[in-house]
Amino acid sequence: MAQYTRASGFVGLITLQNPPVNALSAVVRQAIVDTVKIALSDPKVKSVVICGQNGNFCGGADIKEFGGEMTGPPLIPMIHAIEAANKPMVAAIEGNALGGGLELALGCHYRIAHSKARLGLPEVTLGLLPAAGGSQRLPRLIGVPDALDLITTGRIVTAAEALRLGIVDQVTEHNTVDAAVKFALSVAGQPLDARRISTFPCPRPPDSDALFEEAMRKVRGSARGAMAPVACVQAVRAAATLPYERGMEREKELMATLFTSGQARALQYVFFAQRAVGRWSMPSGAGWDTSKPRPVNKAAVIGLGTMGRGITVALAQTGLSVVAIETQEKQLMEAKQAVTSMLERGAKRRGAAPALDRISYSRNIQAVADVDLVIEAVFEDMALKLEVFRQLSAFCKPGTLLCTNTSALDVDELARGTPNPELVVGMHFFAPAHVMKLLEVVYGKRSSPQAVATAMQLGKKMGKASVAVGNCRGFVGNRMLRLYVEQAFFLLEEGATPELVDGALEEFGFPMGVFRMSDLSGLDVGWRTRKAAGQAQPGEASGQSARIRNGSRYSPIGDLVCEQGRFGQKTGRGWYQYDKPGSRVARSDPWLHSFLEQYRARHGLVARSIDRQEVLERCLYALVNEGFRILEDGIAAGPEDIDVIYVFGYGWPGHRGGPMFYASTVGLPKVLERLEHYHQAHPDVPDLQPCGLLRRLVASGSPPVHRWREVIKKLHSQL
Ligand SMILES: CCCCCCCC/C=C\C/C=C/C(=O)SCCNC(=O)CCNC(=O)[C@H](O)C(C)(C)COP(=O)(O)OP(=O)(O)OC[C@H]1O[C@@H](n2cnc3c(N)ncnc32)[C@H](O)[C@@H]1OP(=O)(O)O
Repeated sequence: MAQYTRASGFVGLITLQNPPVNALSAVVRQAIVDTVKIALSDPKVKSVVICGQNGNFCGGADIKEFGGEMTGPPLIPMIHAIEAANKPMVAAIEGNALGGGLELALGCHYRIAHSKARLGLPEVTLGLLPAAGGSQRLPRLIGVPDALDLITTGRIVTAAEALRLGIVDQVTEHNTVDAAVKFALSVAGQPLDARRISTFPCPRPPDSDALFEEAMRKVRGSARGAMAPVACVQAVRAAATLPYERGMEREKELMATLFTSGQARALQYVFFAQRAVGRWSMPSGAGWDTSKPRPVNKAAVIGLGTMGRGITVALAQTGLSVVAIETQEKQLMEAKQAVTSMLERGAKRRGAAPALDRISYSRNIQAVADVDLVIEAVFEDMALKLEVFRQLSAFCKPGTLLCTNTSALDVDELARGTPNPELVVGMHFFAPAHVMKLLEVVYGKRSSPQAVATAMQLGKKMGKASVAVGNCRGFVGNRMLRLYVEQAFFLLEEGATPELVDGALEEFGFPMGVFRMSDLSGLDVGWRTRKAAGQAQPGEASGQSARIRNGSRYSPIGDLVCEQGRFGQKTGRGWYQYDKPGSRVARSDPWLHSFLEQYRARHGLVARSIDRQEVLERCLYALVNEGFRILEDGIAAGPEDIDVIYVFGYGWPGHRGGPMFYASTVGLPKVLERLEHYHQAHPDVPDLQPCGLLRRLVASGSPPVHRWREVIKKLHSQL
């Protein structure tokens, strides 16, 4: 709702009240319409201030309403009535003015913001556009180039930037409502014609056609099939080329297409999934609501390779004191230089001072003595990690949390090597750790809920999408990825090329297909893991046994490519060829194609024609099937956990909502039928056998994704 009061005798004060973010629900919209009418009809009121309760102006339209029937007064006429008012309307912006919240403020005649306020039109991140006039008013107010930037990216700006861009009229360090009331009194009775943004001509840059072409080229390149960024450019172009009313019609038309698209539903699901993963739980029932995190003021990072350096930067940027430890002098010096330049670059981007003085460097592990939390990021070798954990247990003060950044090793085995296994958790960062948004917090059998709560809270402070998951080989992300990569290898054996497989996956929306990605991250990483697991064997064995491990189909193709010294971009050769080592432009490689032909001939494999549909089904459904197994095993608590991991850590396109959401949109019966089909065709690939949970969900009528937890709970209670 919205509360109406009078301030300083002559100012009508409308306070939006819908905690926590004052979203514009039907009830709030009705209350705004009603209170504006009261204020405008009260002869004593000379001007009006609109503000939000609890230091938060407005987080925009109520996203929860988008899935259902829209009731209550629509936003557009509500904002038009505010703009048309014959008394000055002033928005007092504290906290967030986002989406419909900023559009409401743009309908006002003046905007006063607190210095800590954040403003933006992030609708594009929800698969929408600012369709309450935002796409038409913002370019008229601040010009086309800046409006295009904000609307197509959803970038949120500070009050200082908003002032510079001309979005707000004044910024205050003091009480914003008081400042707005004072301001409202000062402009009472002044003419308002020049304050109604919808009447402004849209400033049109001389080269506007080229500008829009370039903007379109840019969004199409990065949108990877997402419709909203493209529609945003079209809407701003309408603002620049059409009269306001016709621009509004275009905005409405574009919004109608987006609103009913599956993409908007998927992105809004991701928005809520990101929040749902914060309400984590462990199989014991302990969780976010029952576990209090320990304070962490000082942390240590052990091992300053690529991961350790990124983690050090991420921790320091969060405001923690960090001790960065590396035993080798040369590596320590190199790491110090690299960390310093990463911090300087980051600070320059944010316009802040680099957090260099928060970091101390040491070669001595005893420097961990006074830290609250350690993140170990040494080489992926169990014996080495066990030794590090033994030393940490000896030198850390009691209660220090011991975290490992392993991406593959057993967290329980590490915990068993310490006297306090309850203090051990995995914190699996993704490279580069100061950039990538995902963090898997891995709890072992003995990890205490408090340890998990502490790691989760630290992840949140670092701005990571942090997901609590159980301990198993590969945790959630890499466990699922193995099957996706494996199918891609099998497809090569059966007749596909890296270009075909990557093309299909990139058309689906991944930034890179499996082979281009593998070239970027280095083929040797997977090879090392397969060698350690005894799968990759040196030299090529002949006959069928070369392609069987433990009774299941295995493709040694990746191992053979590695044996040629082809490790991807860094060696200038991998699944593709590059101009030189380190170069990034992948070119088709005739060597690889003839290698595949010879390989097939040696193994008696006859290449068949494979289409993009099969590539997608084999790779994606194998991955999804493993996702169901992970839910069945209780390694992830719900589909949202898996989807957040894939969207934020593995390049799964957000407009497809994550693998589990995607499966629900394809239809679980279809996913089941296709898995059965492929399993029948490839009986030597047991991973393609549909998982019991998938069968059970289909048998129970394929409930929507938000109801899967009920089925999973029932399943677990029966075990
Ligand atoms: C056929 C055509 C039909 C056309 C119909 C057209 C109608 C629409 C017309 C105009 C377009 C306008 C569109 C919009 O405004 S879309 C919304 C744009 N706003 C946003 O994207 C902001 C989303 N929110 C945030 O980014 C953050 O929540 C925050 C920065 C505001 C606050 O962050 P933080 O303090 O970290 O809190 P949380 O994120 O954890 O959120 C707390 C709580 O609040 C819920 N919530 C937040 N924003 C909204 C919202 N806009 N609507 C509903 N609920 C919201 C959030 O989900 C959390 O709750 P929880 O999930 O239960 O934990």
